[in-house]
Amino acid sequence: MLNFRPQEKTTLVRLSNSGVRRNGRWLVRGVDFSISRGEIVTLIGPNGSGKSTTAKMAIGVLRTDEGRVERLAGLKVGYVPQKLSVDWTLPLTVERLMTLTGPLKGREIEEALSATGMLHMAKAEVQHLSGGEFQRALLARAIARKPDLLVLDEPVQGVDFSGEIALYELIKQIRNRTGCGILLISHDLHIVMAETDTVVCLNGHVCCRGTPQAVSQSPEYLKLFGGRAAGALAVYSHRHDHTHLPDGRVLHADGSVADSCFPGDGHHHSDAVENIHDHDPDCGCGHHARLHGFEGSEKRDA
Ligand SMILES: Nc1ncnc2c1ncn2[C@@H]1O[C@H](COP(=O)(O)OP(=O)(O)OP(=O)(O)O)[C@@H](O)[C@H]1O
Repeated sequence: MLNFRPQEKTTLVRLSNSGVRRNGRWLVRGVDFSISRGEIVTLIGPNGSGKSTTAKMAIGVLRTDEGRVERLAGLKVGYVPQKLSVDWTLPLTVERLMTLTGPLKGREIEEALSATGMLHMAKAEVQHLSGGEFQRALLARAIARKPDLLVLDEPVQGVDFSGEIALYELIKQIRNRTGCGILLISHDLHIVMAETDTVVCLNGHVCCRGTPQAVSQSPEYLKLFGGRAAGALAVYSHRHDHTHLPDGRVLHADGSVADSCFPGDGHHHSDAVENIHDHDPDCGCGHHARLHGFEGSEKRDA
């Protein structure tokens, strides 16, 4: 459900010919792009191409040595960094993680954990969380203060295929519900969110930029990632046919509630359609995602 007014195209951040230089070397240079309210911009590029540096420059964590970065006055940023320096030998609950860097009201914690499906794990120890749960906890922490801009540096690291799709779905839901802008970083070309408005491909500079479809076919992108990359870069479409309830049970689209779900249990769209899986049909994920290469007919399920 779209709760924000999509006509509000306020620019949150604009980078113009921006660059960062350290120890006599340009880490990134000549970066131009902007992020508006309700927009999802994805930075892609190989390791060391300057994605994190660009994101840090966008939110003011790093000072620019060239060009300009303009931010909306009073811009509130929620940032999930690529690495967290947490002492894992100390006990830390999900609830406590939420307030490590600043106070939050109980209601704000509850709302954020609920929005990311983590409310039932509020008292769980962070070091025992699965990769997907940990990323959701970090996401909850980032959205708790209701940011205008959410910056997610590799939010699907350590998450398996079905978890990755579920996380992208959650990120899309957060954008739809709050209308925040999202800057997403990924070096993984396997999946790019179908809802990404703009992909900026970096390699120390902006190599190419546009819709995911346009970027995947641009000569600069193909040169950087090789000919096979166009086939590897895919958008996902997702028939969201079940919801995980806070108590761990599953609510199917047909209204039934079960302790677990699996393909072929008679509650999923794909149970009636052959060959819908793009991955191991015994995976048990029940998400039934389908990948579409850009050269094929692209299809998006809302
Ligand atoms: N503070 C710094 N001082 C000097 N060099 C730096 C600094 N921060 C990053 N670099 C270098 O800048 C380059 C870009 O780093 P950055 O982390 O932005 O890349 P990335 O595209 O996010 O990489 P990855 O996909 O591996 O996370 C790298 O060569 C890195 O070693």
